[in-house]
Amino acid sequence: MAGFRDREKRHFPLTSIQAVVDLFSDQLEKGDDVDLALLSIVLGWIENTLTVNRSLPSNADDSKTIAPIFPVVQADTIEALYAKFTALVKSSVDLSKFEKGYATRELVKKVSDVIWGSLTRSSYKDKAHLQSLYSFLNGNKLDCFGVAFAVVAACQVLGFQDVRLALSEDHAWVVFGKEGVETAEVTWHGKGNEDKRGQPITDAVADKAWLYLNGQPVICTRQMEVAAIVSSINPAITPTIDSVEMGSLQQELLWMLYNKGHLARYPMAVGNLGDLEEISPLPDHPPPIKFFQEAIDVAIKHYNNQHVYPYTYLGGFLYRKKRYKEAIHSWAEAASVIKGYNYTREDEEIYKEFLEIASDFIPNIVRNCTKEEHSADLLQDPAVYADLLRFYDGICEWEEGSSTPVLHVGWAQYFTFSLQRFDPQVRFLLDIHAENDEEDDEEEAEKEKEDGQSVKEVPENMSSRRSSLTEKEVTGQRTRHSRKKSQADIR
Ligand SMILES: CC1(C)CN=C(N2CCN(c3ncnc4sc(C(F)(F)C(F)(F)F)cc34)CC2)S1
Repeated sequence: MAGFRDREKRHFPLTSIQAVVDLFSDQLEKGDDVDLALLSIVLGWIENTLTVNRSLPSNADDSKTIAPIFPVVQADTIEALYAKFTALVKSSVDLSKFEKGYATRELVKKVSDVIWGSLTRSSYKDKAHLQSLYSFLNGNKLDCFGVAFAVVAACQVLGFQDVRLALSEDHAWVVFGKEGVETAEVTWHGKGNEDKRGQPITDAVADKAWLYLNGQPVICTRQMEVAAIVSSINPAITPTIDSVEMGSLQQELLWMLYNKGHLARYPMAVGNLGDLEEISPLPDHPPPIKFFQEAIDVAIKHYNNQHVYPYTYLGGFLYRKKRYKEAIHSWAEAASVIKGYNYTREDEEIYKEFLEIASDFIPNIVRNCTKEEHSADLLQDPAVYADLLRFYDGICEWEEGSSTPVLHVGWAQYFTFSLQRFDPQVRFLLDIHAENDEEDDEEEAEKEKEDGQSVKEVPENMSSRRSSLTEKEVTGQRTRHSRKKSQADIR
């Protein structure tokens, strides 16, 4: 059962990262009774102590790290905050008005109103360190994720174990009810959008919508809700300085959750762990790339490959490692996911992601790859050129059928700048491929006519066929290409 009892108290005072990991590990063994409010208050208190108003010595600068200190977390500090949260929730919701057992939409909306009504009116939405119940209790401030989490934690305090956190790549809501298939908005999203709190997320709203992952959101177990608050830890003291202790705590907690299998259906949390392992690799841990590849595998296996971030996590990592060909391949995969969506005004975050890739990362690669020995031939590589076309084509298809345009003239400048840097030899290869495909299709049609079978559909994603060509076929084309070249000169 929930509550600040001996099982919890005996971990205090928390004097080290390991002590916090032990508290979380013990709580996770309680299964669905893991106390969300307690853990969020503990993380929020530590984060606030280590990052907010941290009086930096005047000589502090980016190069010097401040001597590590771990703030001792006293039981009575946490207990007082915990009592404040449970008292607020229990006094604001008259349970006699609601059926025992499963939550109803009215109950969820009422709890959302209680959290919402406690927030300060002042506009603070995109500040840092506003994701935890500590921020809610100590400053009446929460970000949009924090509101959704607080609703779930409050429902747990009220005894509604069926209310669970649902997560997309840029929004959070709740599922509830006997089958866990009822949905409700409980927080706001973005800037200048009316909140839709209390409304269900219908198929009409979710279909082809990135904000709802086309009906493939992460539906959290209690343990995944713990992973969500650990992922939402923000170690930043300033935009350029991170608390080493807070980063280590996040990494140790994510690693413990990973080892217990609680990230098995949570691609972004696996990606977060990969980022942390890249920043500070822990002894005998797998290489960061393993986590990014695993996040992709999870998205393919459990979410019908509808998530974009696993590919941009991997693409960003490969870019930082100057593995440019592989980075461009990952970004082409990301675009192949987004092309299945219709762009709307609430998709700014993913728009900015693709714009940065097209306007910054890819131009930097094609500008500088000749300096990088291991990708000097990038501009002669047909597979890279094909991936680049797939990247741009995915973004174009994303726009098609959308209520809001994606592309503006700047995009065309980025596209043409990058494509023009490729060797003409590579670009003519495309013609050869096209000609080859036509000949293949004619031969196939001939053969199938003789066999009396229907003509095989051309594969939806042509580039998969291109990448399936063997080296021999490509070189074969190259000889055919030389014949083509004479025609090209005429053009
Ligand atoms: C490849 C990237 C640009 C690097 N970091 C990325 N993150 C960092 C962590 N992150 C997340 N990591 C774990 N869980 C969640 S749930 C969530 C959200 F749905 F947007 C919410 F809840 F509204 F905030 C976000 C998010 C958001 C995406 S994407």
